[in-house]
Amino acid sequence: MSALLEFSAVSHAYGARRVIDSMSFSLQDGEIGCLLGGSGCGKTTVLRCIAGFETLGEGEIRLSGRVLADAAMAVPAHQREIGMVFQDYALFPHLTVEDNIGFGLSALARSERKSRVAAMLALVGLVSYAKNYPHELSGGQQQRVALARALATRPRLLLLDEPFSNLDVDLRERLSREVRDILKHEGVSAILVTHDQHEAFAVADKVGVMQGGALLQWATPYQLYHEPVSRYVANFIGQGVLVPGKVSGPRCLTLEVGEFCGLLPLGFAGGDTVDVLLRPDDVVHDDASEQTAVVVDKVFRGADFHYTLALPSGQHVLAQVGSHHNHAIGESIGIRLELDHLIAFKRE
Ligand SMILES: Nc1ncnc2c1ncn2[C@@H]1O[C@H](COP(=O)(O)OP(=O)(O)OP(=O)(O)O)[C@@H](O)[C@H]1O
Repeated sequence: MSALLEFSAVSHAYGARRVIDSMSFSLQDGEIGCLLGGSGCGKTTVLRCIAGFETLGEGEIRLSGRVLADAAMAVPAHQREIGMVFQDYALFPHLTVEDNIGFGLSALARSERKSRVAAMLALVGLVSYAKNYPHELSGGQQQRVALARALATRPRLLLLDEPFSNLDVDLRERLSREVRDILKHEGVSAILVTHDQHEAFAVADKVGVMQGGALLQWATPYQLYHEPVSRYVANFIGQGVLVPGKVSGPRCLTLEVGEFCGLLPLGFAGGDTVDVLLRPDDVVHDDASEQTAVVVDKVFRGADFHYTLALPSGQHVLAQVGSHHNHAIGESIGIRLELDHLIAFKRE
């Protein structure tokens, strides 16, 4: 695989206010990337820089090796072969579904345009809605039309800015998987912007966590969850608690609940005091275990319970436990830690 998009040391400011700070990442051909972060962290600005709606203060953006923009030049947006799908779908209300999809295809011969529109309608499952107008469609259907319109022009890269945020949770999850399947089927690379972690994990091959204009980590969802590089990413991604521990050997940590050895990030010395990340799936309920904890809170989620447990010291940990293990608040239950990766951060 070769890099399709190279976003290298890019900075951008609105007036005197720097909102993207020397940010770098690359996207391989066929990959779906996602920028994840809280409101105002600069996600949309990154997309606007790639699309050609902003000029760069510093850095360089390349697509398939060709420079799209740097501090001195910028290829105009319409010559970048990049498609965009917005949060509000931005469909033309006075055009039918098929005319919306065919809108960017005026350079094609009539018959070619017709067959491309038909192929896109089939791809997004809206063949029977070809003659309908946008207001006659549901939100999910409108978003599918927007996707079909963007894909119709065969972009080299598709940018999706919070495309599902106007939809209810169920539809959002279903459509995000559907969009992933469609993009993979068409072999189109894409970058999605969202503040919804579930959506990012469901759609993307690589996810970038942003904070205050900086990219903190660009990695697979699995790596972000299991190998976060900073406390911020550890807290931001998934659920978990940081509990105090001590480095007791080159690969070992001692916690209140025992000693754990395994892969430990480099840079620790014996005796260092650390905070260790415990995810709910690291804490296993085990009746046979001598280590116990008291249930202080519980949330029933159908397939499982999400327990908050107090260790003897009072330290809280979270545990994900199968739904048939229904324990009362105040009850003491056996637990065991199953730590695959040791994630620790030095105490400041
Ligand atoms: N045209 C503009 N002029 C001045 N400041 C802007 C402009 N557009 C965005 N900003 C500011 O730049 C920062 C980054 O905005 P951006 O829209 O990229 O964030 P975001 O992560 O996409 O946020 P959200 O999730 O809320 O859409 C914000 O503080 C915002 O107020």
